[in-house]
Amino acid sequence: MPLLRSLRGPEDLRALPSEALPNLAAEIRDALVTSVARTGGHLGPNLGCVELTIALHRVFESPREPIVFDTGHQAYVHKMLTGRIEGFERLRQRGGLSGYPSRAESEHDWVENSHASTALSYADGLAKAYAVRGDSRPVVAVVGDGALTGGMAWEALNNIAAAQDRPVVIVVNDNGRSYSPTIGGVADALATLRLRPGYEDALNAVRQALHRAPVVGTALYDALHAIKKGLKDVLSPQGMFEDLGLKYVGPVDGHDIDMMESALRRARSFGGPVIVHAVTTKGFGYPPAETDQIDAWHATGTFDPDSGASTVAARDWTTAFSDELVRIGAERADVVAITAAMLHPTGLAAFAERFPERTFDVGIAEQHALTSAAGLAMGGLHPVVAVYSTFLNRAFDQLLMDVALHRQPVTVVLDRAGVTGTDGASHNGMWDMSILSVVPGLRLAAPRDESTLREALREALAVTDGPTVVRFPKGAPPVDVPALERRGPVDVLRRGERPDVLLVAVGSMVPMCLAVAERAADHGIEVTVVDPRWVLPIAPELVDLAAGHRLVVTVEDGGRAGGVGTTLTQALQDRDCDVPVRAVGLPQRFFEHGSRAQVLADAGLTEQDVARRIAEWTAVLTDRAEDDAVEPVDGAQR
Ligand SMILES: Cc1ncc(C[n+]2csc(CCOP(=O)(O)OP(=O)(O)O)c2C)c(N)n1
Ligand SMILES: CC(=O)[C@@H](O)[C@H](O)COP(=O)(O)O
Ligand SMILES: [Mg+2]
Repeated sequence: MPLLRSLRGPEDLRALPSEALPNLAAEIRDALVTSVARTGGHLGPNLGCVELTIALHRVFESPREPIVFDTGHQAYVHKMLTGRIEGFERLRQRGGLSGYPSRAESEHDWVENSHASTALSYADGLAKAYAVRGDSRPVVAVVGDGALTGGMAWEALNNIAAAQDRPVVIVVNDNGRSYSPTIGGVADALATLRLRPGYEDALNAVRQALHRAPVVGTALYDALHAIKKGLKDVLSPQGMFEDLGLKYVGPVDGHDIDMMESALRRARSFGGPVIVHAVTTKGFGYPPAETDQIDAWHATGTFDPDSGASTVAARDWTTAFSDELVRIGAERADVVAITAAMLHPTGLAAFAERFPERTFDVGIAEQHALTSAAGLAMGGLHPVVAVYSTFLNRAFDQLLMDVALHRQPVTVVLDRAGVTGTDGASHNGMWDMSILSVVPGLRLAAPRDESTLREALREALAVTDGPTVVRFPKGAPPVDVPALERRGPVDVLRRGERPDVLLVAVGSMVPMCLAVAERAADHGIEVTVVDPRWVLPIAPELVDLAAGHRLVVTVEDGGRAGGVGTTLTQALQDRDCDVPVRAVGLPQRFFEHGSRAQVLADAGLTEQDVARRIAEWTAVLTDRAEDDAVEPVDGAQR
């Protein structure tokens, strides 16, 4: 990749002659395939953005003129062109490049949050800031057609369109897909614009005729100008963007660098809010991705670059959920499924194939997913909304006020609950148990294995008077962990010989906690391990068990603040029980990207750490008890 490696930054790119650009694009494409094959990552989206990103950095002067990427998963090319090609060896790995823009990595990077549909709001804010400071520099936002189905994007467009003097260049990267094909009116409107013969092509043809023609008399010039105006009226329809008051440039072939540069320069010249509608293909230039019908290799694990064969294990928590939901769907006609543009990643594809009329893809619109689910429930059905845990944050108010306030039977299935790791801070599913602990009437289950997942899902779907939530992590479930006995919803997994410690293991933490108990026993500390299964609300049986021990330790793959440790402590207080509780969970901070194991280690959620802390706590309590047992020499009251 001699050409790519020669570029120290965008200024070197801008110095390249345009005839060198196709070779550069080819080098970038090769670099994407070879490096992502080794590390995994968002290959499809980035293959679709090669030419678009080259054109962007030739027309706009980053970092002085901000380029904000929506969701940020498609910013690998941007990183390669801003001096970080060497970092791709360790993409998404601890100490290596983030898979998303990173302010710590580069001044060219602005937004780190991987949650979709935010770029236009950032751009609106940046443009307002520059206007207040009397600065006329343009702001660029790159937003996918999928991200445009998110409500925030339209809130921002409404504001951006309000100021015709603020230069915001919105590049719509329209590849017709989120993961699966993008749905709804927005997608249809884009398709209408996309399917029109290329106004830009025709316009360019006229322009080139004007340029090539010898010095022309006014008659010929006027005639050609009339053709150009006519083309605009015919080929550049008054679309949804222009209805909003935004100028529209496009559709443009997003894989033609010259066309993209020309369109971007035109957009820049307007000096106000403008859409550049780039038409691209996800996975472009790498046939295994480009031809993939499921998701064009949106997010891939490691693979063989020559054959495209994946090297990642298949069976995981998501598959276990998917299989059980199909079985339930066959038994209950009232069960329907909702996805927010993630049919396959959240395990709803099999249900959709079996029950297409009972499956709804709402686009990247989690807020709408929850409130429309409340509507479905009011209509007599029982919806299952499957989302990644971190994306539920966006729909908290809808869950609280539209579902729970109305006591509607909606089941939310949270995949990627707990630490995910490689997708960085904004992808860890670490807030759900904390934020949901304040929702009145909500029940939340954290199964420990496939059989308790199946059980929890059926128990959730049997609830008719409020929201239920079932959470599980990314990756493969452990071998089923049998219970010695069940007390109410609580499974006793191991009994200590003495009531020294009650270890409350939440969901995926069960295997680690059982190992901790064995380690503690080797040091003379007796530990009873229980799995509450349903962590909200706290079961009275769990309070009974806690009250019967000298120390209670909770371990959860979720935020410590407001987590199970907190809610159990409050339940004990309500019972006037002062058994000491020590909560082990994720501290209140954002975690640098790395493997799940690395981030769990960062948080002290390892067998060694938990065992050590239990030993420390029991030692302190033992000392205190001994102190209390000793009669004061001077008879003084303590
Ligand atoms: C709020 C939110 N929901 C879901 C996701 C998961 N997600 C990541 S990228 C993506 C699809 C984005 O589609 P688009 O904006 O068209 O970009 P493309 O990948 O096609 O370039 C989704 C749904 C997310 N990042 N944020
Ligand atoms: C960018 C985004 O939000 C998703 O594409 C995410 O990166 C996929 O994560 P998984 O690999 O866990 O499905
Ligand atoms: Mg898209």
